[in-house]
Amino acid sequence: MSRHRVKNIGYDDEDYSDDGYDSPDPEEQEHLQRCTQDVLSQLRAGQPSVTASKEEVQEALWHYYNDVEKSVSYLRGKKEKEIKKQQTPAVSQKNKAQVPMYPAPISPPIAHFSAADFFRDSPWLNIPSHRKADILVQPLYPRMGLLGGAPEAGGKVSKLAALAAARKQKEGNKVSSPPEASQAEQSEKPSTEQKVSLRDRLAASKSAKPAEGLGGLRRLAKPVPATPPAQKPVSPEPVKAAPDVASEPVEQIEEATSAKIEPKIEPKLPAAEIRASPSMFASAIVGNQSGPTRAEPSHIPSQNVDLLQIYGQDHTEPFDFAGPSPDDVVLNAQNTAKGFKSKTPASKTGGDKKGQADLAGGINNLSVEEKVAVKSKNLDVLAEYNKSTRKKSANFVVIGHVDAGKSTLMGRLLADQGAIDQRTLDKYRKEAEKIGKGSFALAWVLDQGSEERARGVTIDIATNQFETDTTAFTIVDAPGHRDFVPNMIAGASQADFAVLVIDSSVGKFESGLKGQTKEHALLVRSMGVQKIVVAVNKMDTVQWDKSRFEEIQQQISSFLTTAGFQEKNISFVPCSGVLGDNISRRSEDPHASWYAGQTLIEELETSEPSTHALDKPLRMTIGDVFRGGVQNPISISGRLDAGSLQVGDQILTMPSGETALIRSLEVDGQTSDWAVAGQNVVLNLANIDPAHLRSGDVVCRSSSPIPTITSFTTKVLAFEHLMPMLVDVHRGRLHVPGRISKLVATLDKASGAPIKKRPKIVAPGTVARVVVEMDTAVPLEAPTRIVLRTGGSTVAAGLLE
Ligand SMILES: Nc1nc2c(ncn2[C@@H]2O[C@H](COP(=O)(O)OP(=O)(O)OP(=O)(O)O)[C@@H](O)[C@H]2O)c(=O)[nH]1
Repeated sequence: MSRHRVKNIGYDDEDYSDDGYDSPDPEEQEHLQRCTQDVLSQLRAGQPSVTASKEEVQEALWHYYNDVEKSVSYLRGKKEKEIKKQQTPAVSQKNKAQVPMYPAPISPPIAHFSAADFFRDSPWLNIPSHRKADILVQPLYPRMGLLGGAPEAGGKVSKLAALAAARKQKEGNKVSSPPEASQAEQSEKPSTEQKVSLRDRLAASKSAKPAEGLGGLRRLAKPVPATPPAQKPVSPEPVKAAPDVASEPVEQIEEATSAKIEPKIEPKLPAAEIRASPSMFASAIVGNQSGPTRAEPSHIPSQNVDLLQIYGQDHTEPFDFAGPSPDDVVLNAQNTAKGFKSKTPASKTGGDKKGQADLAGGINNLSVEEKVAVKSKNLDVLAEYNKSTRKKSANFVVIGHVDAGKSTLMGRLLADQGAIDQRTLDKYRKEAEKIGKGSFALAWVLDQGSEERARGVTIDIATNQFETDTTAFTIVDAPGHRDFVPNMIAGASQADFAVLVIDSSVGKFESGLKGQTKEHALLVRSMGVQKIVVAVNKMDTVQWDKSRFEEIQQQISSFLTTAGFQEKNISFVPCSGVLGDNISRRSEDPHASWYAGQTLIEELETSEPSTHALDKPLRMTIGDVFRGGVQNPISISGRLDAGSLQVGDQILTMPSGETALIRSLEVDGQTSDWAVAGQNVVLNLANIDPAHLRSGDVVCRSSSPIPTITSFTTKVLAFEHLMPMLVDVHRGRLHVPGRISKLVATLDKASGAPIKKRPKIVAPGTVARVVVEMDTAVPLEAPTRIVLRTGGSTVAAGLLE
């Protein structure tokens, strides 16, 4: 910003009067004379025809603060313009005023490029005129106010604009009859004609760029004197134009201002007239349609350009909604071609209600997707299973208190068994170290979710497979945190046996006993798990202290037997997940030499999977629903609880009651033609909308569907006091809100005989028969194991009767 220019914010008339300026001193006078000579000689030297009067030169010098170069270029430009104007006939003011603002009547600066000519030989442009589209372009109305706010007429003009308008008017009056202006001044000031011309140019540029930038607005917001007073002496701080317009001739700024604030002198045009000319692209694509109301813009030769024709409102034919839509016409034609009788006549229905009903019926009958047909091999699945050499498959759930080391232990197991390669393991280690959780690298093999990794806890159940020589194992890693017990229940419902991980380090074992260790063990037993392997983990933290191991063994064993596990089904392994000791190999630590039992993997291999009801009706609880690729758009995964299935089978999903076709399936990650109870499967489905599939739903067959019920009687073991109360009913992945509506009786634990009928309350540790009602119908049947929870804790678990 020039230090000479001071932005005036008062905008008083005195600011523009001459009175405030001091007379130039002799030194300044002399400097002015020198500059004047310089400018004159430079003007003559450049172009002899371009001459300017001394007054003009001094005027320019005043404006440009005696900058000779700027003054020369300004004057040269100005003179050249004047010469040009003299050569072209002047437009009378009257005619000029009638020139519409939109479209701008600017002669093209360069030869017009005819896009239509360019594309003329393109066949798609040779469209018969009756097929061409009518496109109505919304007119761009001029915005007259500051910030684009004030409308063309009658609108509110901002205070600043009104003030500028008043001042402009005043200045304009001065210009038209200057009492004391010299002839030179007169010639210097732009005529009204020039003003109109410039205003038109401004309007034209505005039409081309309707949304003016902030710069433009700022410029308009700053008042400037109407004309620079001629012969004005050079002043050190003239209160003049705003700094950002310093290099522009003042007259242009003035006219920009006047164009903005004097909207009334713009001719009023009908809406249809105020339209932008079509873009070249539009011209080329849409083609020309000579409209009756509008001539083609003069700068585009009509004979060789297809022009977008803009019609007025009155020429736009409204779409007749009473008649069939273009889509209807096409659909009808297609149906007729296929031999179907059209329900919607191609002729106008005239809003006929019957026609509409027919159309609705037609839409209902429309099938978006074609039905997929998959041929079944009609295999005898049980015979196939019996003769197959497939390894036995076993699921085990990993349970234990939070941070007992479950994920680390399983990560180690997977790494040792080659289910995860060293490279991936190294990657996890690096990533874990980066966020300062290096010790969790092995746990990350199972904890894949970003939140799980960030929090260092397991949230959802994770399944991983690995194989030994005899068995294909699926690990179900259940979360240890109490907030995620429902997920743990879901995990336990898929398990043949359980691995209970105990943190043997001092204090941790004790706190674990009070925490989820007992609850988890009780839950898995309630879910029907009979065999349990106890991994006494983190033995490295207690230097493989044998007495510590025996202490833990004794306490856990007595608890598990009271929870319903038989002693022969309980085994203990002292181990270290982090070091891999006694997991897949024996510990080489001399302190651990006292242990001569089996490693964890050996214990797992000797655990026989529970027997499954292969010959019972098909039942599979959906674990996950996921969208696959183009080949298999919808898939579900889960464990087959009972029965068998094969590719091409029709299945029924409950409670939706929708059927689906098995187009292909995978067993333990491998493509197969069939699957039996006890196997983990992925079914790729067809002919069903994924909206009908949810985790917790049950897959069965239409011939033997699972009933959907809203209430049931169950024999439960109470973990907390039971009374008529609200509960959540959990069965695997499924959990629904419900309530204990009736306490039928308390039962003898051994015989199951009723002890007390209609008790008011059931104490913890008591077996009781209760009636549960649910808010929604759920697919459940006896003998299903269910868990009742309330307020985030498990209150009972039992068997549906
Ligand atoms: N010293 C030692 N630390 C271990 C051992 N096993 C696991 N840890 C550490 O214990 C912490 C918790 O391990 P995780 O495997 O995440 O525990 P978790 O039981 O899976 O935890 P949740 O999934 O949240 O229930 C980590 O820092 C492990 O490095 C072990 O054998 N020895």
